[in-house]
Amino acid sequence: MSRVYVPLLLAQLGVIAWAPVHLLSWSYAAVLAMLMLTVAQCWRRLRFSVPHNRPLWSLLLLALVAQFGAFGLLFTDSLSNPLGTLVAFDPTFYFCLGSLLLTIAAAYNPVATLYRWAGVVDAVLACAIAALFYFTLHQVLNAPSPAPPPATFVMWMFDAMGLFVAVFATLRLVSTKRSDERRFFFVLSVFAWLELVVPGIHNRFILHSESYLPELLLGLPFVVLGFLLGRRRKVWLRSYRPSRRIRHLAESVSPFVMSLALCCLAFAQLGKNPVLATSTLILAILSYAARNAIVLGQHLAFEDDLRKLKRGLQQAVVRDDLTALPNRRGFYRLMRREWDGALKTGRALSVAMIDIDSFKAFNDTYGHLAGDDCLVAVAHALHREASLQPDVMVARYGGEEFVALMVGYAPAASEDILERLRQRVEAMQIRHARSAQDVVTISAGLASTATARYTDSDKLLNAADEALYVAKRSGKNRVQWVE
Ligand SMILES: Nc1nc2c(ncn2[C@@H]2O[C@H](COP(=O)(O)OP(=O)(O)OP(=O)(O)O)[C@@H](O)[C@H]2O)c(=O)[nH]1
Repeated sequence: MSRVYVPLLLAQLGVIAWAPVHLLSWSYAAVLAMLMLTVAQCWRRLRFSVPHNRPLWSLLLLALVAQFGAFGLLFTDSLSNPLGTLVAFDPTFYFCLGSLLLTIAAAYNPVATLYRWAGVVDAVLACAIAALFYFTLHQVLNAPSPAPPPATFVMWMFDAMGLFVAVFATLRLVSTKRSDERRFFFVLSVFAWLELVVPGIHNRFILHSESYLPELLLGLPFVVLGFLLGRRRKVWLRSYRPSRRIRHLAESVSPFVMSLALCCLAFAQLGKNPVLATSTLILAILSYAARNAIVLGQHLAFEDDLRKLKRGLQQAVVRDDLTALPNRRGFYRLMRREWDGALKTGRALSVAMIDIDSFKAFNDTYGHLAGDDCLVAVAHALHREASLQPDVMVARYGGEEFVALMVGYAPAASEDILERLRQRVEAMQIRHARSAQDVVTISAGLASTATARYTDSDKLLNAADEALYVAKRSGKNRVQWVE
């Protein structure tokens, strides 16, 4: 389809060279034909785009339709004024509408549900900018003795509006993370910059020369846009990843750009309509403040959620899922702290490695699920008994192994605690047909800094583990001191 643009451009060039009576009408007709092709390309792109991007492509399509309306009016105007009116008023409405739609497209965030209300503020700002822009044009074009001459003033105003849309679209292009969205903003930015530069050059030539050659430029943005719409997505567009700094900078500058544009329009009104100028300035300031308040509120709520999530994760990292006891990581964290504390205070530290006796046989006999229930029951019994004593904690060391940490207990007292833990498990009378006692029992190996000198906490743990091994070899269901 893109190839059809070439004969259209050549036809327009032919018309300009041939210079018929209705040169402008023929030229506008060529632009309208190019625009129609671009609208068709945009419609095709809209149909094939991912659903969440459809509003973006629809806005671009509507902006093109608005431009079609503007050129349609220029075409009709040129039929009655073959030499063209320098500033035709009616099309400006459609040009303003087109700019409004492009601004909303540049401000629209398809998947940011987080800042939905900020999007509403942006849409209000875009409408206010377009309305004031149109009003200012209306004022200038209808003034009895315009100064500066309206053509120059209108030209500068269109340049400013074009610059605003182009900067805004480019900011979105460099800061968008999603590649499908980036494709849209690439197309929009190129189109917006062309819409700024090409009509700007065209208008200046028209003002200062008699030649109709610049008319050839009018269709150029639509040709390039149609060409881009028909192209596949470029690899560099897909692979580009904006850095976090660029994203944050662009996101914080975007609302500022909108409010600044409104402030500029307010200043243009200052001498003519002070009430409108003041209320516009207030709107610009309030909308900027409201937008920031919305985003800040969302950030604070987000931060709260993150803090809760972090706390939950920290808990999950040190807690065993099955038994809800601290896991090995949680135990090591506590052990390190208590070891350092014991070194400073000289308090005794006792560690017991606890293991359920013949647990493999239990699993084999009653099944893995019953094994899990047994583990939970033993864990709860150990925890309940341990929590009756101050500074005693129990953790699941792994598999069917538990560990008890006792701070500030003399060897006899810690052995006493361990004996009570053992008795408590035995007293539950969980049936275990392949155990010597017919019920589930535990064995424990005990080591204490009060009975030997250990250079680090691992050595103390190893000693308790060795003692457990001895307890197992000596018949199980017992508490054994390290030899
Ligand atoms: N159901 C269940 N079983 C587990 C879990 N973790 C480890 N086990 C089982 O625990 C058993 C441990 O077996 P062993 O290390 O041979 O020890 P044991 O049978 O208790 O023998 P002794 O220690 O000498 O009394 C293995 O069969 C593991 O599959 C668990 O989370 N759930």
